[in-house]
Amino acid sequence: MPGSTAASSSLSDPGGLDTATARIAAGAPLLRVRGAGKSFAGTAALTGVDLDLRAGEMLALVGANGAGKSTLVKIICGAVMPDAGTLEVGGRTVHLRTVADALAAGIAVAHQQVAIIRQLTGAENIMLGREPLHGGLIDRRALTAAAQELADRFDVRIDLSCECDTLSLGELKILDILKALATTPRILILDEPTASLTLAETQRLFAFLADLKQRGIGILFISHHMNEVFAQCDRVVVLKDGRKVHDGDLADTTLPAVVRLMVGRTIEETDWTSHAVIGKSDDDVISIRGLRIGRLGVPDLTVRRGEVVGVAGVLGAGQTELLECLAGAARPVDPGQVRLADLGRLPRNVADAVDHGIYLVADDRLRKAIFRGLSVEENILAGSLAQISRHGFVQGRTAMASVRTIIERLRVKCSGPHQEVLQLSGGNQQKVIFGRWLARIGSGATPPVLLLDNPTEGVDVGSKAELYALISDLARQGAAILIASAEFSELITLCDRVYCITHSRTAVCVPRTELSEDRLLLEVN
Ligand SMILES: Nc1ncnc2c1ncn2[C@@H]1O[C@H](COP(=O)(O)OP(=O)(O)OP(=O)(O)O)[C@@H](O)[C@H]1O
Repeated sequence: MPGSTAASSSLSDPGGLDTATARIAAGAPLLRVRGAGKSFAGTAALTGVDLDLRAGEMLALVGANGAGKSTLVKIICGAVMPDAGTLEVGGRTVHLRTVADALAAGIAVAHQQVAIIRQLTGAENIMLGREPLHGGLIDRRALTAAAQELADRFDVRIDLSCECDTLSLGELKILDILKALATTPRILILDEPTASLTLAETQRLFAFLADLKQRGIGILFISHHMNEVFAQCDRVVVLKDGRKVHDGDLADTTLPAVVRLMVGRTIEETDWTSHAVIGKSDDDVISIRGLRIGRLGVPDLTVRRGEVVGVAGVLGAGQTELLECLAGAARPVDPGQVRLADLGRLPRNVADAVDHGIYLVADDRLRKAIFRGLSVEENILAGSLAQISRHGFVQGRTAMASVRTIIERLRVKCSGPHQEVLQLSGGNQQKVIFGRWLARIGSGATPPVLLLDNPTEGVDVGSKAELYALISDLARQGAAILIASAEFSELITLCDRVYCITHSRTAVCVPRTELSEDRLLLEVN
């Protein structure tokens, strides 16, 4: 059973290359990038970038949205051909023309957007392309055992026999990382791996990465979570507008200094913690009683105008389903008694919700929110076409003025309103989704109900502070906001209170004065 032997031996030693790595450690870096450059349609995304990754280190790659991080990652993993520059792996020049070339060179990547086939099971995804064979056929038992062994090492409690379509985005992220690890890489690239993970999963991931470092694997870690970068990484490379502006040990720098290099200005601590406590009325805009969604009995909760209320839970606890249900995008098991905006019930569908001023910023933007193939302008205006049309025709000038305002206000980095949205970096796509509802809110009279599901996923620290200020402003103007976030610090910054949901017991509501990461972690487990 050659296939299964290979799989099990590699999984018992995910480093798998201790001797080779030790040899490399003595000399050249594991990965050396020199002069990497890439332009898209004449616009430079990356210019002359050098980077060294050593065996057994975790190197952070940081930069504002659109700085060029993902482009560099795609070059290193053979997904994008550079216009300029060279790559060396273990002291040898390589020419990576495909992702398979990179895998053969020992480079594995878990991208910002998960590469999971949703019709396959978790085990099948993890072992994709490395299926153990028996008599020329896939040995299912060996495949399941190999995937489970890897999951156990990482303490992953996801049911690997389920089709991935039923899993949450955070769970899919974990599977994607396991899939990369199953290739026994010596260079592991993680592009925003913790973006939709909660604190507990994040802590488990870092424990596992520490183990991989011990085995001599080099890890390139891309993140907008600066606290994680400073707590976990050894060195940092900062990109700004496609160029490297800093490369050094993290011990020799500070968090504010790195942020200043990234976004070109200081982000004040107050930007993160200022919270609107004015503007509240006694008017319940969201009122939920006895609602059941899947396995989740939703806690009885209310949100008044001017309030920002949070929902916290472990991965897959039902936060996403709750918000989608309130936005008309999913049906409950039992509708209970729900009052939403001026509706005495749940919306019938998304159009019904939008008609009544209920707007969802969905998680998993590529699947649920972005209109692929359409421009930035079209994506922004998709929620407010009726408002900017007269006699069935879009008012071109009004529309363009609205789009330009949104682009400027949210600092969307794009070549212009007509650029295709998929050509934008991940964080900028997220801002466009936000902008869609801002455009709609701008043309309406009644304050909206905003349902935000991981709304700042992939957004850089500077833009995040701006989005927080915007959310607080909207609340101050009377919006009722319900937000679910895997980032507890986000809930602590924004919320008046947070409902912590679990499947096993009644939800606990934590008031603002008692909010802390430790408390939320305790309540959701
Ligand atoms: N296929 C493409 N066509 C045109 N422009 C592109 C393409 N891919 C990337 N770009 C541009 O290259 C620049 C760098 O994008 P990249 O995705 O590398 O940024 P990033 O640092 O990863 O950002 P984020 O933090 O938002 O993920 C952006 O301005 C982006 O619009």
